[in-house]
Order: sequence, then C-alpha cells, then structure tokens
Amino acid sequence: MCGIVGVVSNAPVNQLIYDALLLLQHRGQDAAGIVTQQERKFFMHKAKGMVRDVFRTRNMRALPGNCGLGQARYPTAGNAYSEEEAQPFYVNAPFGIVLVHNGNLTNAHALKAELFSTDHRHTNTESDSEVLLNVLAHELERSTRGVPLNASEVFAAVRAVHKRVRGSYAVVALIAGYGLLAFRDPYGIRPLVMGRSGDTVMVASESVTLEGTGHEFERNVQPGEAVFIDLQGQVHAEQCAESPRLNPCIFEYVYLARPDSVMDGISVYQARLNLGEALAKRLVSTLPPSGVDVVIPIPESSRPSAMQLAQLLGIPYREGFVKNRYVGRTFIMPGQGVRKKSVRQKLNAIASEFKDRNVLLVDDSIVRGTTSREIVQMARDAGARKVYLASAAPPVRYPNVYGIDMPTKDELVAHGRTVEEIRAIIGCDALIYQDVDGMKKAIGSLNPAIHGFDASCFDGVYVTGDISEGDIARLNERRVGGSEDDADSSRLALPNAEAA
Ligand SMILES: O=P(O)(O)OC[C@H]1O[C@H](OP(=O)(O)OP(=O)(O)O)[C@H](O)[C@@H]1O
Ligand SMILES: NC(=O)CC[C@H](N)C(=O)O
Ligand SMILES: [Mg+2]
Repeated sequence: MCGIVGVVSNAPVNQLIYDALLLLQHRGQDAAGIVTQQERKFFMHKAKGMVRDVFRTRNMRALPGNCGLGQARYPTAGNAYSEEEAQPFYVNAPFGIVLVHNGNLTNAHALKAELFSTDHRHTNTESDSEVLLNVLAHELERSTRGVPLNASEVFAAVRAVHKRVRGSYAVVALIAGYGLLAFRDPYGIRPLVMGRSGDTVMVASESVTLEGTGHEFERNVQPGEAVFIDLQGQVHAEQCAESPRLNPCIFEYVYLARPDSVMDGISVYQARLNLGEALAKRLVSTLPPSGVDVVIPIPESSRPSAMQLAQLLGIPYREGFVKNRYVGRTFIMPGQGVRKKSVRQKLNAIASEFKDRNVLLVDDSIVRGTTSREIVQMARDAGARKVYLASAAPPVRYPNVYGIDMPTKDELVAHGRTVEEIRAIIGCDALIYQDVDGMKKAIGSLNPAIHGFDASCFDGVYVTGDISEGDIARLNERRVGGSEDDADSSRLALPNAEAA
C-alpha cells in the first residue's frame, strides 16, 4: 500500500497536497513526492523519507500551480532504498504525464518486456508503477492519434490499460495541460475516494484525507471506473472495465487504513470493533475469561478490537505498553533487522500492569511474528504470570501480491505451521486466532453490497485469477533491496530519520 492524492483547484495546491500526504503517512514511510502543474510545466520534488523530512520550505516554494498529485510510498516492487523509484513517475510523451500508484502489478515482468519489444518504450527502474505509467502513455498515444484529447480518449486509454495490466492499482495521473485522471482496478482491491470543497476536487486513498483537509466526501471511485477532472474542475466519469466487481483488500480494514476512514462504505473503526466481537466469541470456547486478569492491546492498530473484546468478556482493559510516537509503523519498514529493533524502540511495558497477572495481549494481526515474539518476552520480563496472545485476524499464511510487502511464504510465521507450532515460536502460553469466515462476516456484514474481499494472505484465493508459484517468485525478484537480509546498520540506528 501507498498513499496517493490528486487535486484540481483554482488556487495553489502545494500546501494542500502536503497536508494530504501527512494524513496518508501511515500508508507509506519510505519516500514521498509531489508534482504540481503550471502552464503545462510540471514541478516535481521527491525523495526518500517521511513527508515532513522530504519537503522543506524551499521545496514547497518550488511547487507552483493549481493542480497536482502526491504519494507516500511503501515499496512492494523495485528497490526500497532507491530515490529513483520514489513516486511520482514522469514520461514526456504523449503530452507529458506524471503518475502515482497504490498497488502492485502481477504481470509487470511480462509487460516490461512487451513495452520494450512491441511498444518501443524504455523503463529504467524495477518499479511496476513505471511500467504502468508507460502502458497508460502508450494507450493514450493510440487513443489520441489524429484526434484531440477529450475525456472519451482518456477513457479509451484506461479501457486498454485494464486489458493489459493485471494486479491491483489505484492510480492518479496528471496529463499536462489537460487534467487529472484517477482510476481503480476492476476488482477495486486498493481504495480510492473523491470529495470536494468549493471549486477544489480531491481524490485520495482514504476518506480521512478529505476530512482532514476540509473536503466533503462525495463517493468512492468504483472498481474499473475512471474519473477525469479537467482543468476547469469539470468531472467526467466512465466505467472502463468489462466486468467490474468489488473485492476490496480485507487487510486494509485489519491493519493498513486509519480507523477514522470509511472505505467502500465500511467504517474501518467499526470493522475493528466487529473483529474484536468475533474474537471474543471464539475466546470464550478456548480460554475461560476467568483465567485472564487483564486485556492489553499491542498499540496501535489493535486498540479498537482489544477494547471491544475486553468489554464483551467483562475483563479489565488496560494500556500496558506505551508507544513512542516518533517511531513509525514497524510492519511497513523494509528489512527484518530494522523491524525487530523498532519494536523495542517503539513499545515499552508498564511493569505494574503485568506483574503477577495473567495477561491477554491482543494484536490486529501476526505476520512475520516480529512484534509478537518481542512483546511476549517483554510481558514476561515485566513479571506476567501467564501470557496469552489473541489475533483479531486469522493466520497470515500466503504471500500477498497486491501491494502489501509479504511476497514470500517463508517469511510468514504461520505458513505451513499449526497454531501450536506458531505458539511455540512466539513463546506465549496460549495463542488464539480469528477464523477466516469469522473475519469476513465481521467486516462484510457492514456493507452487503460488497461481493467479497481479497483475503488472499489468509485464504490463498487470489481474486484476479490464478497466481502461480512462478509469478510469486518473479514478484519477489522484483523486490530488490527490501528483503530480509538487507537492513544496513545506518537504518537500524535511525529508522525514520535518515532523510532528515
Ligand atoms: O507479525 P509482524 O510481522 O510483527 O506484523 C504484525 C504487526 O505489525 C503491525 O504493527 P505496526 O507496528 O506496523 O503498526 P501499528 O502501530 O499501526 O500497530 C501490526 O499492527 C502488528 O502489530
Ligand atoms: N505499496 C504500494 O502501493 C507500492 C506501489 C508500487 N508497487 C511501488 O513499489 O512503489
Ligand atoms: Mg501493530
């Protein structure tokens, strides 16, 4: 996942895009970038680091114009440490296009070869987003051959993109001198919303971005739909996919999105409360509530689920871990070394909440097990008698190919293991997981219009069709630099400050 935003206004947009990116920071901490447009000229600044570190006053001053876009990146393809793969990406023909992308293409490898041999286009990075931009550019060139660019030519190009591209993609692109284009893949795997404030139209990954910048939420961009906002602020929209179907990523509700966002008609906060409720029901049959003295959440994302669970079971809810707010989200950091170190930097136990108690720790999900292992040990060190662990999501057993950085099954603590084996690795006294159906029901009941979810990392079913072992291996090859053994020591010392 990444956070993306695009704006068309009748006033300068640089500060607005910056503010929007701050509200999307939780979706990507590795790089950030903004492009604005004035008189057909693009102005771009992008670099590695958190939003507040990437943009200095002098960079902001150099971003004039009344329309633009931005991205906060969490890499899933290419090199996590390369500035060149930070977004937005730019091509000069046709027209001049810049693009930001949230998601992951599963056929980027084949498309890259095809772009070179058939379309005679060169891509210079391992990023799938650069591939996507070049496919869009090629199709826009075809649809406007001999005719002026209007919304219908833009939509024809998006229709062609949907036919060539596989995987997940929520996209915002700016066509120099014409307007802003936003579209979502035919399954709507990654989120995209739009809203308005006066003459300003904004599209963004999450509704919190609209709210936090004073825009009123209008609607979700539909799966397969393209929205073109011309420079006068006129909105054109068309369904560009042959058989669109809403299958949003369920992990957005479990962990990725902010709880104050509403996505595809579902409040993320309510989804997490419901997960806590479903987990409570499971717990009753496995762990007698009388044996638990206290429920403690593992901050940040598990809080609503833990709170709801504690209330339903009638067990006191206490904050046993304090989060250092200056350390970012650990799961979306590249490299296992930096993640592990960051858990200890990020969370510290309040010993009095653990001493001589049987504690039930609740997390939203257990992926590599990095957090749980450290946290269980910290609870024991703080004097807990028994340490139980419950996960509001089911075991993460399969790689994700749609924009969450868990591309190999070997890194997943639950892959190929029984719950008892996982428990032994994590080192807790009991481990209770949500089940897959329980999770789908808990979230799906909040919007019956949803046809189903992409829950592939839990159930191994890939909504875009067959994903072979070979595809997964190729996707992993494209992820240069984000792998387990590459966390260099400078990153360990300063996980968030290296770009400062
Ligand atoms: O099993 P793991 O590989 O450790 O991954 C799972 C953990 O990572 C996330 O926390 P994170 O620190 O990223 O963010 P949060 O503060 O939003 O909970 C998630 O909430 C789990 O706690
Ligand atoms: N997490 C994402 O959405 C990643 C976008 C894109 N695949 C990249 O690696 O930059
Ligand atoms: Mg967490």
